[in-house]
Amino acid sequence: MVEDYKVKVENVTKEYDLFKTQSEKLRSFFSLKNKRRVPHFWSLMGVTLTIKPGETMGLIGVNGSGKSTLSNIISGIIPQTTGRVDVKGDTSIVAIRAGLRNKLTGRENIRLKSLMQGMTNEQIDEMMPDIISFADIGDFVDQPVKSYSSGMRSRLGFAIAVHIDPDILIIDEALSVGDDTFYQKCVDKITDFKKEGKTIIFVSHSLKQIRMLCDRVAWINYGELKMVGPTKEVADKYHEFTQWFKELSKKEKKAFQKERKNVQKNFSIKKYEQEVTEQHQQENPNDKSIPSKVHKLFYGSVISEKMSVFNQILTWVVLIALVFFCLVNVSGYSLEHVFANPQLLFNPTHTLHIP
Ligand SMILES: Nc1ncnc2c1ncn2[C@@H]1O[C@H](COP(=O)(O)OP(=O)(O)OP(=O)(O)O)[C@@H](O)[C@H]1O
Repeated sequence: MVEDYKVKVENVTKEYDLFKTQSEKLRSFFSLKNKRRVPHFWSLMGVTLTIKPGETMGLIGVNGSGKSTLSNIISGIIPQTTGRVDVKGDTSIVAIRAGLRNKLTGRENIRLKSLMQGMTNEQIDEMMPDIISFADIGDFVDQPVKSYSSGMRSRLGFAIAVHIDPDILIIDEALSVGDDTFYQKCVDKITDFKKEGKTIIFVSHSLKQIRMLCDRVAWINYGELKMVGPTKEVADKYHEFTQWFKELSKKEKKAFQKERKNVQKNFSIKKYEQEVTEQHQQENPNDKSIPSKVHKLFYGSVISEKMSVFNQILTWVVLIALVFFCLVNVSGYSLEHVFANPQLLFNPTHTLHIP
């Protein structure tokens, strides 16, 4: 039987290198040493989740638990480090920190996002007044988005997202920054979307909003999927956890957070791959190809953000060749002469005379 889903993420991880400076990042890019001196952090440590067509899935979790990372991976803003992500249809994300180009005006953002969604200029011209009216940001629509307040960004983002009619709408904390009138307008629109059978991913810290809008909820806890299930069940458990956390002393809270973050820093992708392989082998003991299948599941659909050693060597070779040919050119000798006597490179045939 074919599984019916809109979004499926399998064993998804996300690693960030914590570079202190840009030069540190550049040096690591060209470094041939495999030793990992830069501290790194696993924002997601193997999340597997399926979202069905027409479902509103809530994502909850404390600050920094990985909700935005996951929703950004699903919407294609950032790539996963390992794992498979299958999204059936167009996504549109409304988030305070993503989705809009800061240097463009509101009106230009509307056009850009609509064009990216495959709309024609005529369709956009027709729809423009409706989007501007929904966003209700007045003359700011012709100002660069970098001058907007978080509420205004959210208004514009939401107005664009709902008007371009995506298959999957992703709302990341965007309702928490608007005023009451706008909030109600958004809730009404989300309810319409639900009635139309659209798929929605709703990220929020507000359990009230989650309980009101979501069919199921996934609780992301410090990079791991702690629980997924019917809204009431997961929301109640999460509430219990937040109450327990609130009652800890300041020192206990810090120790708990530090311990969780250490787990994220010390996560081993090799060990995790091994665990997933063993799990699959237990389910299918006669299948000898499990290790290669799991390896393909982990790395088959990801584009590495890091240069392989081969590519690094190739880059160095190209750079050295480029410098060499520049020197040959400047020296005034032919390539043949330079090969026969490399010292000629440092004794050019002529010198430059500045008039
Ligand atoms: N570009 C980045 N570089 C390094 N670390 C990052 C980066 N983006 C996110 N992180 C880290 O990944 C972790 C998860 O962040 P994310 O924004 O996904 O959490 P969140 O659950 O959405 O948090 P919040 O509720 O505060 O929005 C955090 O510890 C964050 O510091």
